[in-house]
Amino acid sequence: MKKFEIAAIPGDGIGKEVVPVSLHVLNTIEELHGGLKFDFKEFPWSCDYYLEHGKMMPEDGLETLKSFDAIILGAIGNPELVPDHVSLWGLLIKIRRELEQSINIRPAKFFKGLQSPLVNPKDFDLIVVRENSEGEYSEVGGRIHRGEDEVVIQNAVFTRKGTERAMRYAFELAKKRRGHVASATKSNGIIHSMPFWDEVFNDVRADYPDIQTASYHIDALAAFFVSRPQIFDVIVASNLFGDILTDVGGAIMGSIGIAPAANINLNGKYPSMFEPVHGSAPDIFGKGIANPIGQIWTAKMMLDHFGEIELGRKLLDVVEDATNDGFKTPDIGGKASTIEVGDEICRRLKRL
Ligand SMILES: NC(=O)C1=CN([C@@H]2O[C@H](COP(=O)(O)OP(=O)(O)OC[C@H]3O[C@@H](n4cnc5c(N)ncnc54)[C@H](O)[C@@H]3O)[C@@H](O)[C@H]2O)C=CC1
Ligand SMILES: CC(=O)C(=O)O
Ligand SMILES: [K+]
Ligand SMILES: [Mn+2]
Repeated sequence: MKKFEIAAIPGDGIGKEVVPVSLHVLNTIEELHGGLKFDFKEFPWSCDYYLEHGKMMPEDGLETLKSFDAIILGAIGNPELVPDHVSLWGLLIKIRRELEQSINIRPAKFFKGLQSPLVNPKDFDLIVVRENSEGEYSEVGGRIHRGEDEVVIQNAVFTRKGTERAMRYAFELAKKRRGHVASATKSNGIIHSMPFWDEVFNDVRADYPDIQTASYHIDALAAFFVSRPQIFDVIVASNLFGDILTDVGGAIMGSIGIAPAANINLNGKYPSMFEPVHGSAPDIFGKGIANPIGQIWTAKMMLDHFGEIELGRKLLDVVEDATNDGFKTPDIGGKASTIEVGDEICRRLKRL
């Protein structure tokens, strides 16, 4: 029997609606499989928790998380209660950094049963490797003087270690896929960090003569995601560029609600964290119509991470088939609720 201890942090907004559905799916898989056991422990860390305790998680929250095999997270953010930079830096970004989840991998592909907004959606299948520990998301900087004379400095931090780590991961991943890596740069406008990024990319690719490469400025790359996503295999991007590109990745699949992400701890010291790409969607929270697919697909990425590749593939096939047969939430043109979609997926898993 393989046992996994999993911390579940639903967080805010629709995180509270889609995380329970993914746990239901995983419990169903556990029942059917017989050789897998998931022990879930739920943590209420969120903006509501902040209002009560003055912080997003307890002092020993990170220590608590370290003992788990993986973390499932929904979304963080309720700007009506807590400013976004406080809530995200107090929980989401804190976990990513302190648990050394140095890369964030985010696939996007042509998904059965979904209407892509692309007029001619070719059969695309790509994966963004987003640097997840530094870059533009840095607390280095500050503000002086208020009002008319205010000065604000926000520094981006790029280390050779962090940059190279993301790029090597992308090349290793490309070896197992279609053998192509595209780099997202902006060395025509960002004068220090992006020429450095290009240099490291050149150094790393020299070690992978069998992998084909390309480099695009992020503006053009974002446009190509829309006009010809089929040309991409693996894309390596800085923290901010990867963040933006992967919302576009969700959109071209048909909805941000289906896009998954995995925050990977590469050194094996701490757990990795699995969450959808989307946020807490306050505009639809409470209506029971959030699409649970992003949250379920990230559970599939967790199964992959645990070495259960075949099981993960079966789960995603079931999700695609259910979608193709019309079990859809409103964001993808259906009428089903979050729970109905989850129940249908569980029903189909039981029929396998
Ligand atoms: N990883 C995280 O925890 C993230 C947190 N956020 C936070 O979430 C809050 C809302 O941010 P937004 O910029 O509005 O991004 P968002 O991703 O929450 O929502 C953008 C749009 O997509 C829709 N949407 C998102 N997920 C959906 C789903 N599963 N099903 C159906 N529709 C869905 C929303 O209704 C909204 O119209 C903010 O507090 C933000 O900081 C945003 C992105 C990531
Ligand atoms: C914070 C955010 O938007 C993301 O990690 O995707
Ligand atoms: K999320
Ligand atoms: Mn994002």
